Amino acid sequence: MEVRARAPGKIIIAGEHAVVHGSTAVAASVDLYTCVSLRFPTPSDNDDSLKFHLKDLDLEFSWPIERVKEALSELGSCAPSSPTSCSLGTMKAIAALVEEHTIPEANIGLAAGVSAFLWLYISIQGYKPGNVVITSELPLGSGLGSSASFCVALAGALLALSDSVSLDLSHEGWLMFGESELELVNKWAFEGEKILHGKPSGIDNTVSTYGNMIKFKLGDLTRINAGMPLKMLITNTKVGRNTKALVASVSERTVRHPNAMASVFSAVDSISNELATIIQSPASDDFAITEKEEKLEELMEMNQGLLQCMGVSHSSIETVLRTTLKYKLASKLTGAGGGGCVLTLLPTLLSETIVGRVISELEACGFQCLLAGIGGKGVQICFGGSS
Ligand SMILES: Nc1ncnc2c1ncn2[C@@H]1O[C@H](COP(=O)(O)OP(=O)(O)O)[C@@H](O)[C@H]1O
Ligand SMILES: C[C@@](O)(CCOP(=O)(O)O)CC(=O)O
Ligand SMILES: [Mg+2]
Repeated sequence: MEVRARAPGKIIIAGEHAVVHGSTAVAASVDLYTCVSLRFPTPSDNDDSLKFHLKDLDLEFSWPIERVKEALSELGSCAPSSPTSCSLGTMKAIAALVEEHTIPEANIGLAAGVSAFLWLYISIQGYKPGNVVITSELPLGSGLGSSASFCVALAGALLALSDSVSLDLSHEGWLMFGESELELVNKWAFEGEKILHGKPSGIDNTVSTYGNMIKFKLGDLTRINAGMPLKMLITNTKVGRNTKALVASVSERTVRHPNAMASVFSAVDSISNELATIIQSPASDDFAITEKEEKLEELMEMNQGLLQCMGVSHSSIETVLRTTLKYKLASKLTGAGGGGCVLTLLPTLLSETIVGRVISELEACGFQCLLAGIGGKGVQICFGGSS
């Protein structure tokens, strides 16, 4: 039996970083996916190993299952229906298993992803030989939530073939989980994100699990139904960065300047709430849409200014801001910042010619532009070979 799971990436429209400190944030799924295929060997395969293949990167990892059992012996009693956090001791044992393989220096950030894989696999499936293949349409470490979509897709595939979840195995094509299963997938993915982000807010795994557009605060989500079209240009500066380090740097600044940072986080909370209200309120004609777009642009600019206060902007991000401003377009970083991706609101009445010019100018700077669909479905699974 083979199962595949796919989970979308995300954009954060307002509130990144501040959301880690309890502020409201607004996020939407993007139609770029991480896909996980999981298969257990049959007795005739005579294969007693756990294999993990990162197909796009052409990297393969394999451990004899007895070796995993010996290294992670205390994980045997885990229950897939009760997500738990990875202890420091287990993290060290997992790191030792990962170090048994050579990861190219250029991809060293992947070690955390391999650790999250081992943690989720053994916690949910125990010491069972298995074959896991990963492909991803998302740029890794760019602010589009590849880490969360990786954890959600993994948790989805692993739970789909566990005793904790009962699904219609004969269903053809992509299938959605029920509410209680989604909650379980989301909780396990959050545990994986902890390994990748250190202190995640949970917004990325939540939007990847449930899809749509959401407002998120302190672990609670509210679905947002957009009352207006929303088109965003995503510009990848291609400047690499690491979410865990950036989240930690904001926390350090908060320790140094607690009162000032509390005001920054409170301002972001107001921005996210106002932005969500504007997006949700219905707009009947072009005039009403334009009026709302202008307010959204102003809020995005204000949010960007506050992200600068948190110390997570970057010269490459500033270049995108300056370039889009020439066309009177508002932009802000999305995700952890420090490079990565920038969002630009594309007003409904903006001509295709201008969009083309903006994209050409950004690409001439060496950036990569994409127009992804936003607000689509969350995690889905598929049994057998059909798509
Ligand atoms: N498809 C994948 N395969 C393996 N690891 C992945 C994959 N996608 C994400 N990761 C892990 O997540 C890390 C990037 O996460 P992060 O720094 O949070 O940025 P983002 O979530 O914005 O892409 C990678 O360095 C890797 O460890
Ligand atoms: C900075 C943060 O708000 C979002 C990080 O997103 P990404 O990993 O850069 O895609 C962290 C979090 O909410 O866990
Ligand atoms: Mg991430």
